[in-house]
Amino acid sequence: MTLTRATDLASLIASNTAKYNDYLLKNDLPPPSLDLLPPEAPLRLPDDISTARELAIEASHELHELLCGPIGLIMNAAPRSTRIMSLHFVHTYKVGYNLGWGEKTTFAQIAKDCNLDEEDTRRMLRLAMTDYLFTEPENGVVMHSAASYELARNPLLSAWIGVTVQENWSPMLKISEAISKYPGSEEPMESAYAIAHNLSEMPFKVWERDPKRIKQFSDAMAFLHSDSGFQPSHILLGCQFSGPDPPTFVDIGGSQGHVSISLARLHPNMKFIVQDTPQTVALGAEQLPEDLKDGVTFMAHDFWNEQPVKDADVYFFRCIFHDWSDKYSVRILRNLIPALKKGARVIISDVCIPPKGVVSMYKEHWIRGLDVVMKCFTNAKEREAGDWAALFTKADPRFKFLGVRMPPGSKDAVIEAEWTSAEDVKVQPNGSESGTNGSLGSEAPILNGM
Ligand SMILES: C[S@@+](CC[C@H](N)C(=O)[O-])C[C@H]1O[C@@H](n2cnc3c(N)ncnc32)[C@H](O)[C@@H]1O
Repeated sequence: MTLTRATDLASLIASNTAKYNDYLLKNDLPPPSLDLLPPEAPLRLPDDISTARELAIEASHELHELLCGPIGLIMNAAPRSTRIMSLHFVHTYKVGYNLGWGEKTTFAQIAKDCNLDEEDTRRMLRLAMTDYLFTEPENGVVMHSAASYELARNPLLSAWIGVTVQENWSPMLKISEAISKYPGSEEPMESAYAIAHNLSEMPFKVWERDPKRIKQFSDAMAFLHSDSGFQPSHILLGCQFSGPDPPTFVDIGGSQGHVSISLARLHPNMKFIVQDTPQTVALGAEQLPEDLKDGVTFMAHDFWNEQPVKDADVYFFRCIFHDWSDKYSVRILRNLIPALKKGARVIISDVCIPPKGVVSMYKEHWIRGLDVVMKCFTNAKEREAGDWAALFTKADPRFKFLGVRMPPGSKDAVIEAEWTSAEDVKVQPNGSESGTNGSLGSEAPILNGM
């Protein structure tokens, strides 16, 4: 056999799938299956097994495209996009949300329950079945597949899909119109989302008047925390606090407090303050576990106004700056300044776009997709390491950029800066500023302080 890229990929898939499969067998875990009842909690795999699984996924993605060929991969675009249409249908009519695992129903019954035409229902569901959502064990009978059952039983996953199909999907069809009408815009009100949803004010303002939309969005953000790639345990790595009082951590735009709650369990000596819109913090406060009532508090705060919590040790932002263009992100950072004591950390947990060619096409596709989804949403963006450094400098040279680190297995990067006094910032002859580097822990730095 002559070795080619296709045969290399096939061997990579075989060896890495075998490694993953052997681990499952040795540990009495079920084999990969789209038919078996899925486990309640996602599987936490050791790093090497997780890497083997990822390599097999990446290689099978590339091999698939390679075998389809240049015309095939273009022709596949339309059929591939129908999965989102099926999810939209299932989510809109909550199809199967009351159907248990192993229970049977019929197209006719689903149509009746959803007040739909039976033929329409059959056609939509038979399409969904080709995407492994539901099965038809005998003619006209419908049962859950593992994927449709997950969607039905997990309200946070359902919220994530709700945001995808109800908020983010229609703007994708408007992005070409938006970039032609408003080239290079940094304005949220000129975005594809604003066009698609006919906005007359900022999206978060619109949602504030709609409790269902707010709940769906904050539940979707909570869903992220169940993904092992977004675990917050690495966020405070390398931080040392020396003051006599318990260190204070302000979680700005912290939604219902999922990150602060996880961190409060890991760092019981710290005080966490979660800030968000009044409706969102009310939801968070309602659900706060009793044993965390001393360590975690909620506060309504609009980050377009000056930060009211003075002299905290950490000001934290997770998935906030990717919602805003540089023009607005600089405003958010500047609103911190009156509150900052010397040495205060600004910690950001967000995507950092890697340099071209460093990660597989499969991973890059995911990151570039997020970047353009944020463009669609508010003319915002995901940033590269240099963009993060430049953002702090633009906000104020007294923010000493400490760098970006990528914790192993994490999808989010940790981006850090420290507030310094003016004298600490040495202006270089070329006009750039520099400061001394702080300790960032042991993880791989993408870009250190400049
Ligand atoms: C993408 S979510 C991130 C939520 C949270 N940090 C997380 O990672 O789960 C953006 C958050 O910003 C909040 N937000 C939007 N505008 C805000 C404002 N002006 N002031 C405070 N929070 C705001 C939203 O309510 C939402 O919870």
